[in-house]
This record gives sequence, C-alpha cells and structure tokens, in this order.
Amino acid sequence: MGIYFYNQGNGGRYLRCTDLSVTQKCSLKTEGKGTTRYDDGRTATQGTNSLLIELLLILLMDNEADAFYEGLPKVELHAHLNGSVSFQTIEKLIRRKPQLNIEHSMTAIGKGQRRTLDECFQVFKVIHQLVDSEEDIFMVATDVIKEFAADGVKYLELRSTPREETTTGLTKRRYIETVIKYSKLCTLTLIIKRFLVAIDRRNGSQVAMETVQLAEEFLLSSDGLVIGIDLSGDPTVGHGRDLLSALQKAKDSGLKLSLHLSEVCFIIHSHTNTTIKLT
Ligand SMILES: CNc1ncnc2c1ncn2[C@@H]1O[C@H](COP(=O)(O)O)[C@@H](O)[C@H]1O
Repeated sequence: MGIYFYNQGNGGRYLRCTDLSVTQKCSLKTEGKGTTRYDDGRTATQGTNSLLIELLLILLMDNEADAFYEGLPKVELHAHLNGSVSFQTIEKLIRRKPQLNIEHSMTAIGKGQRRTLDECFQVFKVIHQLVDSEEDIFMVATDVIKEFAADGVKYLELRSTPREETTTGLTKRRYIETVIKYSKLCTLTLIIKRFLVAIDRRNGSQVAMETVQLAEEFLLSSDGLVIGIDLSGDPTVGHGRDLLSALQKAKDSGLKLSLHLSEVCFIIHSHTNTTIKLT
C-alpha cells in the first residue's frame, strides 16, 4: 500500500493512497513532511503526519468496504426498467432529444430530497418521454443490465410496462421484444435475466387483460425470459379489485405474480370476496 500526497502545480495539495485496487484523491488543508517522489510527472512528498495516516486509513477502509460490497453476489428482484436508468444513460437520452428541454433534475430524486407520491410518478412521465423508441429501449435495457452486472448482481428480475408510441411506431409487442433482445444477445455477462411484464393500474382492466394475453404469448416463446406479471402504477388511482380477473387469468396460465398493493391508506367503502392464491 502506498500512501502519499502531492502538489498539483496549482498550489493545491492532494492526498492519495494506493493499494492493489484503490486510488483515492482528496484535497487537504494540513501540510505534511517527507521526501520528494514522482507520480505521473508531478512532485510528491511522502507523508509522516499521523493524523493524515489515520485519515488515509479511514478512506482506504471505506473504499475496501465499497469494493467488498460491490463484489458480493446479489439478486435484484425489484427493478422497474425506467426506474433504473443511470445518470449516464439519462445524459445520452437528453442529448438525443434536445428539443424536449429535459434537465437531469426532472428525471431523478436527489439524495435527501422529499417529494410527494404524485411528484414521484411525474418523474416516470418525464423518463417515458425520453424513452419512446425501440432504439431508446434497447439502449436503456442494455445499460441497465450491464450496470447491475457490474454491481455484482447475478440474478436480475427486470419489470417494465409495455407502451405504444404512434410517433415512433413503437408497439407493445416490440417493446417487450426489445427489452429482452439484449438478454438474448449477451451470453458473456454472467447474470441470469428474467422479465416481468408490468400492468400499470392507471390503464384499467381492459388494458390489464390485454397485457396478460401478451405476457402469456411471451411466456411460451421467450425461452424462459418472460416469467410473470408485475402490477404497479400509482396506487391512488383505480382499485385493485378491478384487476383481479386479469391477475387470475395470468395465474391460471402459469405466469408468476408480483404485486404492488395497499401502499396507501384508503377508507374502504366496499370489500371484495375474491382472493387469489399467490403461491
Ligand atoms: C412505490 N413504488 C412504485 N409503486 C408503483 N409503481 C411503481 C413504483 N415504482 C415504479 N413503478 C412503476 O414503474 C413504472 C416505471 O417503469 P417502467 O416504465 O414500467 O419500466 C412507473 O410508471 C410505475 O408504473
């Protein structure tokens, strides 16, 4: 492990620690003493200040913990495709569609920011504007899978709501085909991929039934990639009861069910006697 700090020529002093996998750089107020070394052509001095060493060890431990957690094999069972788009991919999408005037702040909820449930669902609407063609969906699905793989995910269940867009010619069938296309193409990534076709409860029972029919077709034709149905969407809209027959149909045809239900408080005016055995 090397621990040293160096001058960058602009008067700034930087601390850097290196072991086999970690390089950490940070600016420091404290001055240190030591011998001069060369690092990438810059002058460097070895630190002897114990406070600095202590700080370096903390930084290293943080990095080692990150590396440890990154390396752990994981399963990801709740990834909405358009809820998993990284900053970098959003950047590419924004560049593709400058006419939309979409800014990063409109596509994500920053750390510590508070939003209402309604505002959260508005974010998805903005992302959907950016992801509205086969090319966009293919790029998003590819990036999301690669990023999960890089994060140590070994089993990934992606879910997404098929959409049709008349302006780009996108159909719901092509949407699903495009999401699973990369999963079929990529054999190198050591990650098991599965896909759930999502029902957005806002679209009502008729669309839910059509979505189940589409999912049934893919259950039979996608070589095991499409395995189930996800019920999602704004929980304040509509009533889960109206979707029960679609969910029952899905269950009867062998599709697995993953349901967002009862996420908000309602005053219950009426009950349903229908139950679906989930296991
Ligand atoms: C409490 N969290 C949540 N509850 C309910 N639905 C959610 C959700 N988080 C995401 N979605 C659903 O996922 C869609 C975006 O991804 P896809 O376009 O389908 O890939 C959202 O529009 C919403 O329907």
